[in-house]
Amino acid sequence: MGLIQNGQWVDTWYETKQNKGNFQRQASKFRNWITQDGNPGPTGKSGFKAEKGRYHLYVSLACPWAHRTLIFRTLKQLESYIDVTVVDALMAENGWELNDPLYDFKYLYQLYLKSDADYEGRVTVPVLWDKKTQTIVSNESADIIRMFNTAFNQLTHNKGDYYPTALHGDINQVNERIYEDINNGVYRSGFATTQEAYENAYHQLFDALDWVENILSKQRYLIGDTITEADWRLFTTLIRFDAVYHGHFKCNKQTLADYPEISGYIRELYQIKGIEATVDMTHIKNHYYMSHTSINPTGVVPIGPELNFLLPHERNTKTALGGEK
Ligand SMILES: N[C@@H](CCC(=O)N[C@@H](CS)C(=O)NCC(=O)O)C(=O)O
Repeated sequence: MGLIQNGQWVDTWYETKQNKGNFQRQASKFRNWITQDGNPGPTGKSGFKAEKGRYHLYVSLACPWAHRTLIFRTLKQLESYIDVTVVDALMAENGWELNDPLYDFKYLYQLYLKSDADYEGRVTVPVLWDKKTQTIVSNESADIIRMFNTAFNQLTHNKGDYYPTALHGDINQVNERIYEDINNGVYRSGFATTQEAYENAYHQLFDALDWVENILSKQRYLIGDTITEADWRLFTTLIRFDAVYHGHFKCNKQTLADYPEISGYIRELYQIKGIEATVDMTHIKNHYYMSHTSINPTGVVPIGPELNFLLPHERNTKTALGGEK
């Protein structure tokens, strides 16, 4: 694991000393948008028009951020429009490794340098690549799922909307706490290098999970009775929680199996058409337990827990008004 400095790959773990043991996630640097007509999106340059076969998505099946983009590719029926390369489970001294179908690269950092020879920083998945201009469109999952939500609608005729205009305010508000305390919260717990940083992240995380459990006891989804991007952004952390974050990242106050509402909710989302195929638990566990050698030096991967997301979810009895149907 490392980063690019002065055009070179440097193998180094996350720097936490300057921040009192707190893990800080680097902001994504490629922030262009694919749009229906190629006009610029909310950030970045113009020229990325939605076209069949033009874009390529690089993901890790382990990564919760990349997982969001795979889910949206499925929900929005983009499989035949955007092809995917899955990087290897193990992220070692050269960072993400892959069999690259476009340039025959062995390492993902080579793709970053091809896009921008002056790029400095961490090399993360997901990456949305434009084959036409041979550049990275975006390496920010939050943006990529919003592009997928609408940019290709005219081509696919899939009108599913996970970020409806009327709900922007509510969705953004919920996203903010979930990102900080849960999505990134598990990493802040697991990558903390001081007791204090760990404990802060741990308490923030479980307070937020209690808050989610309470919301889900009153309504079916995070924003009432409509599934939105907020649910999918949360789902990719929840599905990894008991298998990885509980043990490996020391998020062990309780398991999610101890939260009845959250448990049913995970199962419901998992059982939505196409989603199960985006979850590879072996790949997920192998990646985390084998790649983070500073927190699991032996690389031994635990066998359990036994999880069955196909059990009945019983969420269809929940209504937005908090009553039972
Ligand atoms: N903001 C990015 C974060 C992506 C991210 O941090 N991905 C992790 C994998 S879960 C990664 O590639 N990490 C490699 C590294 O930090 O060196 C997004 O949401 O797209």
